[in-house]
Amino acid sequence: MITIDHVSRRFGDGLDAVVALDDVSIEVQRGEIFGVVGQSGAGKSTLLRTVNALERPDSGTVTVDGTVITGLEGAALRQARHKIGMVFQHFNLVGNRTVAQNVEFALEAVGVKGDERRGRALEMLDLVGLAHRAKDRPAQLSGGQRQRVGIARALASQPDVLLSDEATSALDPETTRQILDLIKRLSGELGLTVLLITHEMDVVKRICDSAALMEQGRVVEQGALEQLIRTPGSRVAAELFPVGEAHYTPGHRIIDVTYTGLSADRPVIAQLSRDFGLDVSILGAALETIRGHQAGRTRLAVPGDASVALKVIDRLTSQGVTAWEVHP
Ligand SMILES: Nc1ncnc2c1ncn2[C@@H]1O[C@H](COP(=O)(O)OP(=O)(O)OP(=O)(O)O)[C@@H](O)[C@H]1O
Repeated sequence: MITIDHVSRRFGDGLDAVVALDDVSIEVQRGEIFGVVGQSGAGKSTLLRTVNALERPDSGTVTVDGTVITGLEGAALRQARHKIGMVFQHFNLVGNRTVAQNVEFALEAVGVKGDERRGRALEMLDLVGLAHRAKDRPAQLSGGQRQRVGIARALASQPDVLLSDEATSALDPETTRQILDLIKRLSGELGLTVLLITHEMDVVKRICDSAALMEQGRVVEQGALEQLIRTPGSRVAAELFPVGEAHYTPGHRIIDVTYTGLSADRPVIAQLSRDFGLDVSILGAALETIRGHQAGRTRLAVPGDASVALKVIDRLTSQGVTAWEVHP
């Protein structure tokens, strides 16, 4: 649905040059919510701006729903952009227009006129639970309500794709959860493909099906969340489950155990100690709700050598959890 294929973008020349995107390839499936995470300056905004062609790559292509966006210009580009909605961190609403007029703005751009435009704007506001505030000005709304208007505006032209640029970064945790749940609900109801950028792992944890981690313009990890949290050494998973640093423990092997779904409820570690007569210590543990399901990670120190570690990992694996040795 969104294919970012070997995209590179450099700003400036010579010694001052910054490589904002360095051979980035990402595939976002239709109907999926895909999160791109990374620290400030990693290239997330540049990536998002490349998807709606506000930024042109130096090389590579972006294809949205079969259309090569990076190859379009003029009217064809404007038309393609209407199929891509965008929500912003600071909402970008027009202060001297009413809430309804802000949504109508997006419909004006696609040539919807008069009563139909007003009707559609109200429908969109109804979708985000704000039809009763249609005549208010943005300044009369809370941050969360303003973002709802931003979402209604982004969806007014019936796009297939929603891009979200840190949509919840300016909101408090409870409002963040409500906005994320709204995006998830709308994505399901409207069959929207969502590409979001964020620096908050909570966003990924709550709504993303897949994620990519960016660092200095490169994608250093990507995949379905279920797959990433079971991948030894995954940095996305390490951020999702903060069990701390692994330190060398003399005479012990360190093993990370990751549980998802049903296996999260089983007392596998207690059973391991009983079965093997091992004095297993727990060095760290994190239990999280990931996309509505319980998942957890426990870091164990197991007395013994590599062969004991292998035996323990085998046993844990046969019980349906994922386990691997961590080498500090
Ligand atoms: N128009 C520009 N001109 C020059 N450099 C730019 C431009 N846009 C971005 N950059 C640089 O490209 C790099 C990536 O920036 P980008 O804004 O994409 O990162 P980001 O991950 O979105 O960061 P943040 O979370 O702080 O917005 C940074 O070093 C930035 O300074």
